[in-house]
Amino acid sequence: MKILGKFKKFSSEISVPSDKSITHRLFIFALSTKKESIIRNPLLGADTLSTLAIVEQLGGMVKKQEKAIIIKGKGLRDLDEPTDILNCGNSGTTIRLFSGLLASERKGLFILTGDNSLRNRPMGRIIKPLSIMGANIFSRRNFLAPLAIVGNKNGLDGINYEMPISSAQLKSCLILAGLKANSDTIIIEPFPSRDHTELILTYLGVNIKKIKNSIYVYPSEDLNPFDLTVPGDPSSAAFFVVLAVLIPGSKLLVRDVCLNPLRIGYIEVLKRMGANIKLEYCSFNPEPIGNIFVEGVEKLTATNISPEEVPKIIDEVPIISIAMALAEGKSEVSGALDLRKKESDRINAVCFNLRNMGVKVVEKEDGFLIEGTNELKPSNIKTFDDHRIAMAFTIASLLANGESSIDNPSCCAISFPDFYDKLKEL
Ligand SMILES: O=C(O)C1=C[C@@H](OP(=O)(O)O)[C@@H](O)[C@H](O)C1
Ligand SMILES: C=C(OP(=O)(O)O)C(=O)O
Repeated sequence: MKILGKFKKFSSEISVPSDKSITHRLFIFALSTKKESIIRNPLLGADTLSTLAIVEQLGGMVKKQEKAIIIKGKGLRDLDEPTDILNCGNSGTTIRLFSGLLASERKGLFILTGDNSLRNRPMGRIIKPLSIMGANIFSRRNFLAPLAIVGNKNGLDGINYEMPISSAQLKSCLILAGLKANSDTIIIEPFPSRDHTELILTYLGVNIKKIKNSIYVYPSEDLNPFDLTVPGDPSSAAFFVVLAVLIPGSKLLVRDVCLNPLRIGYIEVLKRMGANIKLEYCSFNPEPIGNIFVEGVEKLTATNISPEEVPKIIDEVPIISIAMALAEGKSEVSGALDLRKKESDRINAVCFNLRNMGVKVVEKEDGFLIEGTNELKPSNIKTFDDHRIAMAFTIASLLANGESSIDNPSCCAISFPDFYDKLKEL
C-alpha cells in the first residue's frame, strides 16, 4: 500500500476503537460468573476475538448483539474441558491471562498455543511462579508455547512473589490463579503497570488490595455479573494524538477514552516535549474516562524515558519514537528490554524503520538514542507483521516528504481494524 506524505493541517473530532486490555478482561471476568453479563461496546479486533472464542470453548455462552456481547459464564471454577486446543492467535494477553485461570483448575487438560509470533514470546515468566504455586504447566523447550496445563486436583497454593519485571499480563495471570488458590497471594511489582484487573475486580466486589507496589489477592467465590461499557483505547488514540501534535495549527478532539494514569504516560511524555494537550475527565468508575484535546505545535524538544516510566508507555514507544525523531535534540529510551519480546522486536523494528527515513538512531540493548531531524524521508515501511509498528510508521509516512509504501497494513486489525478509515475521517 502507498502512503502519501505531507499530511495537511486538520481540525477533527474522532472516537477510537474500544480498549483492548479492558475488553480481554471483561470477557474473562464474564466467564467467571454463573450469570449473564453485558459487555457494551467491546473491541472486536483479532486479539479480543481470540479471547472470546476461548471463553466459548471453556463453557461460556456468548450472544452477539449489535453493540454488545452478552456472556453467561461458568463461574470461577470447574470450567469445561475444551475438546480442542485453545488458539490465542497473536495475543500475549490471551495466553498469559488464561494460563493463570486454567492452571488453577482442579481437572482437565488445556493446550494453549498461537501464531508464529506468539510461539516465540517468553512464557517462563508465568510458568515459573505458576509452578511454584503447584501448577502442572508444561511448555516447549526454552519456555515457549504451546503450553499444556493439567488441572491439579489439590488446587494451587498462594504465593508471595516478587515479579522480576513489571508486566500487567504476568500480574493478572497470578491474580487470576490467586483467586482460586487455597491460600492468600501477594504479588510485588518493580514499577506499577496497568491495573485494569485490580480496578475492575474491586468494582465487582472482589477482595483485592493494593498497598504501594504490592497486590494482596484472597481466594474468591464466583464473580458477580456486570453490565459495563468499554471506553476508547488510549493506545489507539496515541497515533492520532501524535499526528495532531506534529502538524502546527492542527486541532483534534478524541472522545470517550480510558484515561487510566497507567495508560496515558505518553501524554505526560509529549507534554514534557512541549505538546499542547488537555484532558477532560467525564466519569470514573471503575476506570477514569474522558476526552483528549490536542493542538499542533511548531516544534517539540527531545526527552529521555527512564526505566520507571516504561510500563506506563509500553505500547506507545513506537509512536513516541516518531515524535522524538521530529523533535529538537537527542532523545533516549532506556529500560525497555521487554519491547524486544512483543509481537515483533520493537526496538529493532523502530530503529530499522527510522534509519530508512533518514533519522540518526543508535540501537541499545534496552532502548535507543534518536537524534531529532526536521524532515522524514519517504521509505518502504517494514511492519514485521506488528500492528503497533504498522500504525506508528503509517503516521511517520504521512509526515514524510513524499510517498512511502508499507508491506502489511492489514496487521492493524489486531487492535484497530478500521485504522485506515479513521485516518480518512481526519
Ligand atoms: O495486560 C495487558 O492487557 C497488556 C499488558 C502489556 O504487556 P506486558 O504485561 O507483557 O508488559 C501490553 O504490552 C499489552 O499490550 C497489553
Ligand atoms: C503487546 C501487545 O499485546 P499482547 O501482548 O497482548 O500481544 C500490544 O497490543 O501491543
